[in-house]
Amino acid sequence: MNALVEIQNLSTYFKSEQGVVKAVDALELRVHEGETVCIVGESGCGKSAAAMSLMRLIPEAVGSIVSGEIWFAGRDLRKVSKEEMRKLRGNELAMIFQEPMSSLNPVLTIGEQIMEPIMEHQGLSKKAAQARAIELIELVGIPRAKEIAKSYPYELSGGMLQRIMIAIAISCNPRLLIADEPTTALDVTIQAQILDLLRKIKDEAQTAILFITHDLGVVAEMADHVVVMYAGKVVEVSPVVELFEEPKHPYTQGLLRSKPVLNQRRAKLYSIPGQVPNPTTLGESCYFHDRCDQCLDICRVKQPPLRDGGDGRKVACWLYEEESVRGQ
Ligand SMILES: Nc1ncnc2c1ncn2[C@@H]1O[C@H](COP(=O)(O)OP(=O)(O)OP(=O)(O)O)[C@@H](O)[C@H]1O
Repeated sequence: MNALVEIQNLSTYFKSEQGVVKAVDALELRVHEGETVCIVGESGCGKSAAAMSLMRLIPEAVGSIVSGEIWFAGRDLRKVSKEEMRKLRGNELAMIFQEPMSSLNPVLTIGEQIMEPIMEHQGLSKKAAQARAIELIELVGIPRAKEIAKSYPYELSGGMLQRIMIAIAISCNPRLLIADEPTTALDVTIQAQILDLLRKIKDEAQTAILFITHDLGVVAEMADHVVVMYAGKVVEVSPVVELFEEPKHPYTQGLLRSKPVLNQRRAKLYSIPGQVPNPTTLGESCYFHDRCDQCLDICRVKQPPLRDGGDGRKVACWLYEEESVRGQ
């Protein structure tokens, strides 16, 4: 089965005063039609940079994609023109962000903001777009849709604004919806409602979702497949159940141990020792070696390849390489 999204060897670097930041380093990622893939990892590991690269939204002034291919529905997005990319972003690709307030225009009504992309990308008349906007507000579960369409962003709560962002994102029936920490700024009950809404959209419209989060609880609820990132690199790829049942990479194991478990009392919640490495001074070693409790000699000098286990799982860790390969 061909994937809707197929990213190969993608690297995105930022310029900073300290030097070059390898925000995304040889990323591999696949999303099939109608499936939810979660990218998970600590803050700064490159999740957003990966998503922004896929959308071709890395601002030229601060960084760029330096290598790799980004295939979406049979097209290499690195090769399409800016104009074509803009069209794709309104039609087939859509993105929702953590802070809905900063993505909405404070001086336009909610209705106008939903209508704008519909008129531009689908060529609907103003009247038809108005009717569709009201339909979309109802679809994302907001009552009194007509009234809401006339209100301004500051009049709505954070949860309602995120629903509006979702309405805008799905207005053109995208094939891929990228959600970058869409519930982080919301309280837990609203978070659960937004996750329900996204699941409903996925089930009813068969929209593929690339979901970015640092929250393993959200991963467990949303993902079909999980991509674990560490310091710009993919360290593990797995179907969700297998990942939780038997995490392979020591980093994934650490992330899972850091999560509170119901019915299990622990004196102190585990946290992975040490810190994410400085992204401007990454060497040849495994980037996780100095935080890893299973570190081998080779980990200090050579990076492990991301190896396909043939069972739907991939892991980049010397522990899973043959002794003859790791030379020990
Ligand atoms: N505009 C920028 N200029 C320089 N460095 C940047 C820029 N944006 C991101 N970075 C760096 O790129 C790396 C990856 O950042 P990114 O935002 O993709 O991580 P993330 O995993 O999404 O984190 P978070 O969960 O905090 O959003 C980090 O080291 C970050 O400091």
